[in-house]
Amino acid sequence: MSLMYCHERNLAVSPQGGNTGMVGGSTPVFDEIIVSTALMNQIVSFHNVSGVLVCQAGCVLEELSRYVEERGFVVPLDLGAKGSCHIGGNVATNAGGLRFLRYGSLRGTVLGLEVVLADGTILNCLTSLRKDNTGYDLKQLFIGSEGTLGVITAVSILCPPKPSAVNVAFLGCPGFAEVLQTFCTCRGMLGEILSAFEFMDAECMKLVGLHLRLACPVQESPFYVLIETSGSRAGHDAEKLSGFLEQVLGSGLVTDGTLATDQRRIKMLWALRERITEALSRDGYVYKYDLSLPLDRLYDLVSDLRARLGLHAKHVVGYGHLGDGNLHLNVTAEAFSPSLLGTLEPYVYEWTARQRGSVSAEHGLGFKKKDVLGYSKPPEALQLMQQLKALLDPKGILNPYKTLPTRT
Ligand SMILES: O=C(O)CC[C@@H](O)C(=O)O
Ligand SMILES: [Zn+2]
Repeated sequence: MSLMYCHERNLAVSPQGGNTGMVGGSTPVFDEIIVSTALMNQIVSFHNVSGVLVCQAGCVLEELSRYVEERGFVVPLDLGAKGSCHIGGNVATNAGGLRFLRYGSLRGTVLGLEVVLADGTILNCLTSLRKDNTGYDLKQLFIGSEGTLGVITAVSILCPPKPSAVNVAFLGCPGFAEVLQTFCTCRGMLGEILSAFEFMDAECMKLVGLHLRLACPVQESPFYVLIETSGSRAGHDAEKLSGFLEQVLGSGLVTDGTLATDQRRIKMLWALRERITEALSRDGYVYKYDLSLPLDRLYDLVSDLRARLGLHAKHVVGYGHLGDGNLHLNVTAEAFSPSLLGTLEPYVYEWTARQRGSVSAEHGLGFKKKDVLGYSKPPEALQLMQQLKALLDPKGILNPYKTLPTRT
C-alpha cells in the first residue's frame, strides 16, 4: 500500500520496524494502518574503504552488524534489542544504545536517508558523503521524528573499523560517589580506548539474578560498573587497563572486579547490563523513565524515590549509560496503580526539569511521553515543531497521536 494511496483517502498510518521501542511509538492507537518495513530488508551497498553502508530500512540491526563485522567494520549502534529492531526504526527514533559514548549519536553517523513523505513523494537524500554543507540538513528532521514527518525507507550509515582488541571490566563500587570518581579516573587513564561506561545498582543485580538466573561475577556491592575498552593493540590496552584497575582498587573506589578478554566472557558480562530491561518486565508492572541528568545528581532521584515510595513499589532501580549522563529509572509494582503513578508523575518530570535535564534521553516520546515534552523544551520550540508537522503532514496521517503533545 502506498502512502500516496493513504494520503488521497485520508487513511492514517503507523510506520513500524521491529516494534521494540519503549514508548509506544510504532503501535497504532485507533485504526491506523501499520506500514511495516519488514520486507525492505536488502543491503544496497557497502564500501570497504570508506565503511559506508547503504541499506533498506527493514534490515535487522544484528544482521547488519554481522555483515559489516565480516568485512572488518562495526555498525556505530548497538543495543539490547539488536536481534529484532530495524535500522529504519533505530534512525526514526534516534536510538542511543551502548556505543554512544564511543561513536556518538546517529545524528552524526547517518550520512543520508531516503524518506517517503506524507503524500507519497520520495525524498532521495541518500548521499554517502562525509561532508555536505549545501544548505539545510533535511535528514536531521526525520532522524528522531518517530515517523511523524515521513517514513524512512533507506539509510546510509558510516561504519567505523572494527576494533581488534576489546576488553570488558566489571567492577563493584561502594557508593555512587565512587562510581563517579571511577568514571573520572577511567577517562583520565584509559583515554581514547574507553568505549563504554555503564552502571547498575544492587537492585538491578538482584533482579537479573532472580528472574534470569544470571550470577553476579564480583563481590556483592551497592553499585556495579561495566567498562569496555576498544583499541587496536591488545598489549597496549591490557597495560592501560591493569594500571587503571590497580589505581581504583588501591584507592578504594572499587572493591572488587573481574576482567574479560575473550568473546564468550565479554558477552556474559554485557548480558548482566543489557538484560536488565527483560528482568524488570518479569518483575511486574514497570513504570519507565529515561532521563538525562547532570552526573553529580544522577542517582539522587533514585534514592529520593525509593524513600518516597517505600513499600508501595516492589523495586526502584537505577542503571544506564553513565558515560552519556543517561539514567534509566524504573519502578516495578505487582500491578498498575493510579495512586503510584500519581506519586511518580509529575514529580519525576518536575525534578528533571529543575536540573535542566531531558525527560527522554534516548527512547523518544512516542505515545507514552508525548505530553511531557514541555518539561524539556520551551513553548516556542513546541510551536515550531507543530508548524513543521503541519507543513510536512498537513492531513495528519503520519503516526498520529505520537511525539507532539495533545492539543488542548
Ligand atoms: O528499559 C529501559 O528502561 C532501558 C532500555 C535500554 O535503553 C537499556 O539501556 O537497557
Ligand atoms: Zn538505554
